[in-house]
Amino acid sequence: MSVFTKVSYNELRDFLQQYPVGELIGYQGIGEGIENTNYFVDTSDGRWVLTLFERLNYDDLPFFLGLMDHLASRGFTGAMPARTHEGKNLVTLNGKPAALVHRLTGQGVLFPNLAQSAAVGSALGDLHVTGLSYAGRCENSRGPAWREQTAKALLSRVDKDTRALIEDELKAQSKLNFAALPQGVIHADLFRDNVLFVDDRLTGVIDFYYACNDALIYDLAVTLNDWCFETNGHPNAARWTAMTDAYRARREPEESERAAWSLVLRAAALRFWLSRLYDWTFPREGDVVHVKDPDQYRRILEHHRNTAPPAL
Ligand SMILES: Nc1ncnc2c1ncn2[C@@H]1O[C@H](COP(=O)(O)OP(=O)(O)OP(=O)(O)O)[C@@H](O)[C@H]1O
Ligand SMILES: N[C@@H](CCO)C(=O)O
Repeated sequence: MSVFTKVSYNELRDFLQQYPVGELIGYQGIGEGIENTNYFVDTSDGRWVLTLFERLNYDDLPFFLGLMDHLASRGFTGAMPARTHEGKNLVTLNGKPAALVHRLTGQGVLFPNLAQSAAVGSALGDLHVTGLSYAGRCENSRGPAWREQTAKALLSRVDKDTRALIEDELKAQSKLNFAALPQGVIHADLFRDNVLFVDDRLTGVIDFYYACNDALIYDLAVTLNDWCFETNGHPNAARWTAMTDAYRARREPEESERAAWSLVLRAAALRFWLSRLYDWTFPREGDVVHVKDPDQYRRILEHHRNTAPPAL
């Protein structure tokens, strides 16, 4: 389903000539993922993932690929983009922007344990610290302007209670100034399907295509909301503690972040509730099976509105 652009054996063999990766042995379309076309590619010199970017703007891609390179070359467990003989990590294939990156081992986990939750907290802290020296700049494409615009599109399409909840939360969020919180490069989508593991060992962070400059603590909120809630909307206290403790061992939050914590968690829940509700309300053609449950994030938002979070 997620091979939107077909690449033939001969096209791929010719394409690979521009990289110092040896000869093509085999390749296979990857079924997961909904944004881009991805292939696993094996060559005589290694294992790779080829991504053809279907919706991202060509001009935004150097930020993401440069960030992956910056992190991986400093020991962060993420995929390193390959470079062509000419030194380029962004190329074109079949009319689409494309990149070849090193294939990481491991699989995503659906039901994380405490060791895995802690490993994700450490990796996020490492990403924030290592990202500070990255010179690239990119605005959050899912920031306040997107939030207002998306909510506006939804308000006339949802029921009265939902409208009241969205409006009230937008009002509360307008009081939170992200720019006043410590800034840096954030992943912004570090969900369970974007981290690979072999048993309890974290082997890779992938999918940096929402990465941007924004409030660091918002990234922890996005990550906790996915990893540390059950689908019924109840938090898992043990995973929450494991992840936050591991994060704090890498990067200690500041007083301003502690003070804003509850609203930041709500902002992170609202972002994914709105994006899912939007995809649900305005489905793209052929999207039906991929739309994720918006109510899961409504429940997380309602939880944060009703319950003070554990102190950071
Ligand atoms: N560097 C990598 N090493 C190993 N596997 C990878 C790598 N990059 C991607 N994958 C595999 O490809 C799948 C799809 O990748 P990804 O999550 O980036 O998809 P997408 O369509 O770009 O994004 P989205 O998850 O937002 O739909 C992943 O679930 C993973 O199995
Ligand atoms: N992680 C997002 C989808 C990809 O951005 C979600 O679960 O809604």
